[in-house]
Amino acid sequence: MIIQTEIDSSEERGWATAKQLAEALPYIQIYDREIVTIKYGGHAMGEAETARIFASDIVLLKLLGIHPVVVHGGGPQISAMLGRAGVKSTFIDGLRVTDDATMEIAEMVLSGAVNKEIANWITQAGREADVRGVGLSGKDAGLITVEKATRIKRDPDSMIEQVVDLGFVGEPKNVDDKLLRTLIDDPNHDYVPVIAPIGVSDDGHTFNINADTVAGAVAGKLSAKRMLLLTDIAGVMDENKNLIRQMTISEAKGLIESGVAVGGMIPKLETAIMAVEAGVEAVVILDGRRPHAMLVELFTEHGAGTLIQADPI
Ligand SMILES: Nc1ncnc2c1ncn2[C@@H]1O[C@H](COP(=O)(O)OP(=O)(O)O)[C@@H](O)[C@H]1O
Ligand SMILES: CC(=O)N[C@@H](CCC(=O)OP(=O)(O)O)C(=O)O
Repeated sequence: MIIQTEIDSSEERGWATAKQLAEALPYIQIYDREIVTIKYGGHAMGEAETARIFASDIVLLKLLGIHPVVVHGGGPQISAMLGRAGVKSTFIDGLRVTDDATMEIAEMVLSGAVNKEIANWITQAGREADVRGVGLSGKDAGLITVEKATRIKRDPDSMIEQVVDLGFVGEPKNVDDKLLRTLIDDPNHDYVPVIAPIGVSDDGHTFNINADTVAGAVAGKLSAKRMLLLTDIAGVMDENKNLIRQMTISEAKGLIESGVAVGGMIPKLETAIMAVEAGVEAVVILDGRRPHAMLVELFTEHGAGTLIQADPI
């Protein structure tokens, strides 16, 4: 038996949903046929339910006329597998020092497990409308060419600078967007590229790349309207641990130099700076563990997380 009060409250919810949808129209128009690059971090993946909601939201973006391009991480998942194999990992400025054994496992986890899983979640979530996730790594169709990354460390006492060798860690040198454009522009299919952060050097060797860095390089090459970095924290925090709602790229550089941003936040801010300099309109760092974080950011007035933009001219 369905009673009248149930009908009333469900009807009210229906009117509220319709109102919210109508209020989103200006934002839906802003992003119409624009590319939005989404970095889905290993920490943000979390629970199966959160991942399912992420995939459904990606399908929703595609059906609303946006072109989402997903770049994923998998740092915690690589660490867990390395732990099981008894291989120790060290990080320098948020980058995993990668020897042969580490590279083999990182590729297995990123390209083999995580990439295919995310592509499949999207395909499953988009079944009714035939939206399909397409899993790629930088090795497919020459998507990402890298050069070896290095870091310079200064000894605080002697001030002597030393080049630190990170092993098979790459910096993207070129993103070949031909395949991505073919997928995005296909008039008959709704494909969503899902990219694993693996690249190839000119001599054909496989390199591990920080996923934030890949997202920035891909967003820059595609002149994305937005790059969203989904992570495990509400956004960028200031020295008092308060959320910074907005900042310029100069302010982002300041946070790295002053040591307020450390560890995994360094590659995020570096990639945000590079992406904005390459023409991406804005980068947002936000908590991907919160259900529907991307929708709040893209389709509501206040947005979510920390927005990073160019300095005012
Ligand atoms: N100023 C800062 N504001 C916010 N987070 C920071 C800051 N400095 C360092 N972090 C750290 O960066 C982490 C996010 O980077 P990381 O763990 O690499 O995320 P992901 O796996 O999503 O790429 C946060 O959980 C936090 O511990
Ligand atoms: C060179 C380097 O550090 N590569 C990363 C690639 C994965 C990644 O970036 O994953 P998250 O975004 O989940 O941290 C790593 O080996 O962990």
